[in-house]
Amino acid sequence: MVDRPNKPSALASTPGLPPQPQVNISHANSRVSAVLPTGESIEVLLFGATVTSWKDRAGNEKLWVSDAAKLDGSKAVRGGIPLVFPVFGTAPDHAQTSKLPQHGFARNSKWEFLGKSSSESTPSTSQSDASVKLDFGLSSATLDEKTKELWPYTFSAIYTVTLTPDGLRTGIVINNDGDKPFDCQFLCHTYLRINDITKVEITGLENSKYIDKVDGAKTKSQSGAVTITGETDRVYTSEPTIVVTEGGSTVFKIERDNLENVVVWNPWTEKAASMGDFEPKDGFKNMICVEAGSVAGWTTLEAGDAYEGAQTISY
Ligand SMILES: O=P(O)(O)OC[C@H]1O[C@@H](O)[C@H](O)[C@@H](O)[C@@H]1O
Repeated sequence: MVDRPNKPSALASTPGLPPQPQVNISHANSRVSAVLPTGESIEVLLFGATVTSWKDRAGNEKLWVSDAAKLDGSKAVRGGIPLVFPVFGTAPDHAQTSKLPQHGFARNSKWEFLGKSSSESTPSTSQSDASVKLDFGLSSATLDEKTKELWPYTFSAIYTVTLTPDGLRTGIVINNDGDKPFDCQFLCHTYLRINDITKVEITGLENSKYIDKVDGAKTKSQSGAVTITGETDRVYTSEPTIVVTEGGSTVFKIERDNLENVVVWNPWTEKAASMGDFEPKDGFKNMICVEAGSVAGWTTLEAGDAYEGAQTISY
């Protein structure tokens, strides 16, 4: 699809009635942005279909993006919501995905903007009902040749980003369009912006088992809320709702559909220092990755099968 600026339609009118504020959507420079009449906004880069900004109605950014993040397609974005597919991390022992780079190719591929649907405010509803849904597509047909060689399966995926005045929903449908089965993992690698990591608690993971990636991938049991006091990299299997609090107040609520795992990641000092695209170096104090996904095992999609999963983040 060729990028072209959409003419924004901020006001729509019905004869005899005052104009109603409408959702304002623009598609230019390889990104799509949308602003609701109530003021909430999002920005999605076609590279990786990465959500790079989500602001509340007061203009406060809800996602963390590194000051050194590459936004030119040369590297996966360090921040926002990169997508992990078809492998989480690397899987040297998994023949189908062993050749793929860390976290697969979805976050490094150019997605196509498939279009928008918005539920506009009308004279009979209020402007606070207006929302927008943006669809992005990726398929084996549009992958670069190198990636096709590394992962020779036939698939199509539609990623839907929905902004409402209450929150942000990101959901995927992955279809096996080929004639042989494939295994996959999927995850929304969400970088949440917070003010002070030392005041953050994550609840909803109490009594969950987790794999501790910074302690030899040992399986452990969580007791109480999760707090972050050093490098943290854990894969939980838990109930569908997670709450992030800061200083005792809820700052995010994450609900998951068909995404049984939650990865909690914070690089802390040394790991942040080792990442060239992580700036400022003490930025780990202002972010926490709470990543909804299906990554502890493999989802096998038989020919003709589809997988569907989504998260909804509110605050
Ligand atoms: O540096 P990357 O490839 O974006 O990955 C960042 C982190 O992503 C997390 O999801 C992984 O659990 C971590 O192990 C990893 O370090």
